[in-house]
Amino acid sequence: MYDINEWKHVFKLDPDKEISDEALEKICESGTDAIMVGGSDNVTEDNVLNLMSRIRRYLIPCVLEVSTVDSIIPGFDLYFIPTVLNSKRPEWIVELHQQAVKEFGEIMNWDEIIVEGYCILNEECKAAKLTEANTDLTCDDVVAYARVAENIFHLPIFYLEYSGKLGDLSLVEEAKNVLSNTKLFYGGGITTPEEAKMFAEHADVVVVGNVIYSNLDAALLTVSAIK
Ligand SMILES: CC(C)=CCC/C(C)=C/CC/C(C)=C/CC/C(C)=C/CC/C(C)=C/CC/C(C)=C/CC/C(C)=C/COP(=O)(O)OP(=O)(O)O
Ligand SMILES: O=P(O)(O)OC[C@@H](O)CO
Ligand SMILES: [Mg+2]
Repeated sequence: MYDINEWKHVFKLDPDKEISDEALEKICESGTDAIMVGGSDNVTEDNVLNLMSRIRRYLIPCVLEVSTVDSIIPGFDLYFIPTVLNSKRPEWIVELHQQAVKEFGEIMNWDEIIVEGYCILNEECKAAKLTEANTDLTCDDVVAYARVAENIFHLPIFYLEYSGKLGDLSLVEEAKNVLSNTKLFYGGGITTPEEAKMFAEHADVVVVGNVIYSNLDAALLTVSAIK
């Protein structure tokens, strides 16, 4: 299923973290809609290639969420390109993208590329610190970013990112209310099937990451809770 409009659940695997073959098999055969490979620390060509080739043993859509130009490799089904809408620094919104397109523009297959408009809301997470995201936002501010994503930039994805911390459910609901075409991804702090279900009531796609490494059985239960 390579159409993101059909997705409800995604597992995000971090190339910088160890995962056994047995655990990876369970993740890939869990019934999730896709595996996203991404992280914000020590993402290298080597560890991305290693993880991609292991995931490739399974019939599951495999996406690279690009965080550095140096770790882009061929072979993924899709490439998700984050732009951090609430970053205070232009490089994380558009400048690195312009440089990457300058380098890869001629060989890029645009059909494989999907842009994600990130709004990072957990000030403690690495992605927030790295991109100097302005996390001091009201619900109205976030709703306005959702509208910017859909109505100004026509982005396919608006991603509410709480990485490492459970987010504000009412804020997810409010963002969803103003989106029609842009898909709402929610990620952050999901550790139980109940939490997954709650966020899936508002977000189109729920992304589950860290709990894979801390409690695999709980991570696997988030799939059947949603799908
Ligand atoms: C050869 C070949 C196949 C070519 C393909 C062509 C292609 C795909 C070209 C790409 C072109 C392009 C436009 C690239 C963009 C370049 C780039 C570096 C953009 C910046 C991306 C960005 C804003 C990164 C900031 C960090 C971020 C938002 C990362 C997303 C992942 C994320 C949030 C991870 C979670 O992090 P966190 O939980 O905080 O941290 P840990 O889990 O590690 O604790
Ligand atoms: O790792 P967690 O907290 O589950 O968050 C998922 C994902 O949104 C991280 O980019
Ligand atoms: Mg993480």
